[in-house]
Amino acid sequence: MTESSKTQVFSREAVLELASQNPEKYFISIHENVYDVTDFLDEHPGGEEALKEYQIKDKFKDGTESFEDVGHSMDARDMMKKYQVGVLEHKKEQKHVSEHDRTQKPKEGVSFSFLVVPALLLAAVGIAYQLFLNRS
Ligand code: HEM
Repeated sequence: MTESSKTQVFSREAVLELASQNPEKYFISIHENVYDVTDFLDEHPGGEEALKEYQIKDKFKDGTESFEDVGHSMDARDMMKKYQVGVLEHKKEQKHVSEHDRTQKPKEGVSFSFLVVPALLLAAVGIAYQLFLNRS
């Protein structure tokens, strides 16, 4: 596996196409990376069924959650690099997405002021009440 093939960028559709052109192969996706685990099926300590369940065939599947639920070791994470054939397009766009998220931030400011305004009003009423009590 060459370094450049590890960084090949796939859209989800492209992974599905790759899978349909190579029906004998087992492609899975974890952490937005694409792996060809065909040669690893027999060796996987978690059994081949665990990997087969996430085979990308007729529809796109994401094995990240299950992979993390198992709590794979650093050895396992190192090992998987060997089977990586590319990254998902979306991964490259993450920077863009987070920029987009940042532009959404003012919304948080609005919800924050929803808390501050009633708190200030409550404080003002309290002070007015104290003044009223002091006068009488
Ligand atoms: C390329 C991807 C993967 C690699 C290289 C890999 C590698 C490994 C390795 C080395 C172990 C032994 C324990 C450890 O060192 O953490 C393991 C265990 C396990 N794996 Fe994976 N794994 C991969 C994907 C998955 C996926 C997608 C699942 C889906 C559920 C899975 C399920 C399991 C389970 C259930 C065990 C536990 C076996 C046990 O403790 O009896 N693995 N895997």
